[in-house]
Amino acid sequence: MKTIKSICCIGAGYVGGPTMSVIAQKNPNIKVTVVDLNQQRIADWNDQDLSKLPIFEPGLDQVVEEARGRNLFFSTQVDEAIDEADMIFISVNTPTKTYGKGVGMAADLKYVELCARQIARVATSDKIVVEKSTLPVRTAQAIKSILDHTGNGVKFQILSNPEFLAEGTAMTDLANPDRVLIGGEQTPEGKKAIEALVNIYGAWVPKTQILTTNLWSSELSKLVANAFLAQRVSSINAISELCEATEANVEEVAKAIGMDSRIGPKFLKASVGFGGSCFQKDILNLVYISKSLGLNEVADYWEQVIIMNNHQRNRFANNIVSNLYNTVSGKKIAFLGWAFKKDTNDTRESAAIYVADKLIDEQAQISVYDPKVSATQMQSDLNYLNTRTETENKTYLKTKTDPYKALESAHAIAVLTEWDEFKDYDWQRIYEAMIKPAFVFDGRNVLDQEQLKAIGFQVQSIGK
Ligand SMILES: NC(=O)c1ccc[n+]([C@@H]2O[C@H](COP(=O)([O-])OP(=O)(O)OC[C@H]3O[C@@H](n4cnc5c(N)ncnc54)[C@H](O)[C@@H]3O)[C@@H](O)[C@H]2O)c1
Ligand SMILES: O=c1ccn([C@@H]2O[C@H](COP(=O)(O)OP(=O)(O)O[C@H]3O[C@H](CO)[C@@H](O)[C@H](O)[C@H]3O)[C@@H](O)[C@H]2O)c(=O)[nH]1
Repeated sequence: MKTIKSICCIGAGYVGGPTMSVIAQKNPNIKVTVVDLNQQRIADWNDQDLSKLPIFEPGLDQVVEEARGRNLFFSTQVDEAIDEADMIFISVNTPTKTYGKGVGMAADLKYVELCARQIARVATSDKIVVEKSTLPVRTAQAIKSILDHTGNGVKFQILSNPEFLAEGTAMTDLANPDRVLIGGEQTPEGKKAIEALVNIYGAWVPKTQILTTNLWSSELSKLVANAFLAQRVSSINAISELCEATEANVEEVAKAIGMDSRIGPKFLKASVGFGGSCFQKDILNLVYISKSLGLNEVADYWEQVIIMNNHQRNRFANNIVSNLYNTVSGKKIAFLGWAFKKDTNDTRESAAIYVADKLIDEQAQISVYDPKVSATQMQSDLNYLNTRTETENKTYLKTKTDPYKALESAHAIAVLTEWDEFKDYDWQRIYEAMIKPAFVFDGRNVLDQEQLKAIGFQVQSIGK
């Protein structure tokens, strides 16, 4: 296998942008071109003002500044970048299907297939094609079938290299990954392709942390990792409800069980429910694959993780209504946070969207402050649910750029994202500006409950 001199990544999103920036930073001798059909996204990646990068990730701007224009390029010239590259990453979106067979469950692979067809059409020299997107197990077979039928003599090797970064910590996750997983064909050519990708990561990741497997184990491991992680959140959230009914404290329980080294302390934070573009989509995909294979018990087992998450979101919204004397009609409920977690501007599947939707059904007026999410994004998230007209959503959901304005004259505050800054607000000032009794529903257990109670707030947390 010749040395890799040029990489193309199709898809300049939350994964393609940061991963390629780090690959370029650590491999200054390799030219890395990230391409996308979305012209605005590419223009934003190329903006000289680094605060305009299309995604917010702490530390991303420095890496882009270091590598962009040196060996990192963002472009809409997809064909040229494909043809020039020795290695092509497919990092396009794979959302849950919204139509046809598998609707609401299976992954929609149309964008991935389009990439494979485009590579097949354009390539004039041998390529290694790397699946970076999260894909159902055995997708490599379909990609291979498309690529192998071009009839132009070009040879392709397909690798699976799922991404495990979490948003908000993407740059540190990429710089110090727990492991890098590379799956490939167990043939001499397949092994050479694996070796080529191992060398790229080897520029900064210790070889002992680069795990190589067959294609199918690698594809499946990505879905399984997310299923296990989400299962922990649903497990602790299930226990949070039990805690509320028994005067146990979910944080004490989480600490007590997490000190068992077999369980471990991470990912045991009870919350209003997990969000993000991956957990729900990937578990639904796992459930769909299991059902398709006739493994109904396996499917039901994993589906319960989603059922519990939906329950936790509904429970949070219902609890607000019941505490506000069973009606929120015409009342102002202020949201702190809209993003699915702190330190990201991503709102996909954020619990805030579903809680807002449920409260608007009850005719509440929602006023939101999030340090990184725009008003347009919030409206579009709500409109996407198709519960009511866009005009109605606009009258019920207002966004403020000053948190104190968002909270002024509110009957209740709901914390939906765990942004650090919320802890440091002037809570006395907030209390004075609210309608009494002033309620706080902390969906992230981030605020100092005792301090708030001493001020006069009625405070409800998760699992306490
Ligand atoms: N977001 C995460 O934290 C994360 C982490 C690990 C894995 N993943 C997986 O990575 C994949 C990408 O996720 P994302 O969050 O980066 O998605 P994203 O929507 O942010 O980015 C995907 C990009 O691909 C572009 N695109 C789609 N089809 C294209 C085509 N034919 N040619 C050129 N560009 C095209 C889109 O315009 C978009 O900008 C998904 O499979 C996801 O499950 C995501
Ligand atoms: O103890 C916890 C941990 C997380 N969450 C919530 O779970 C969601 C997901 O959080 P996290 O996993 O940190 O962020 P993601 O960016 O969605 O990352 C997940 O999904 C990515 C996409 O596949 C994977 O690459 C990552 O490894 C995996 O952690 C968020 O809403 C969190 O608030 C909790 O409620 N409690």
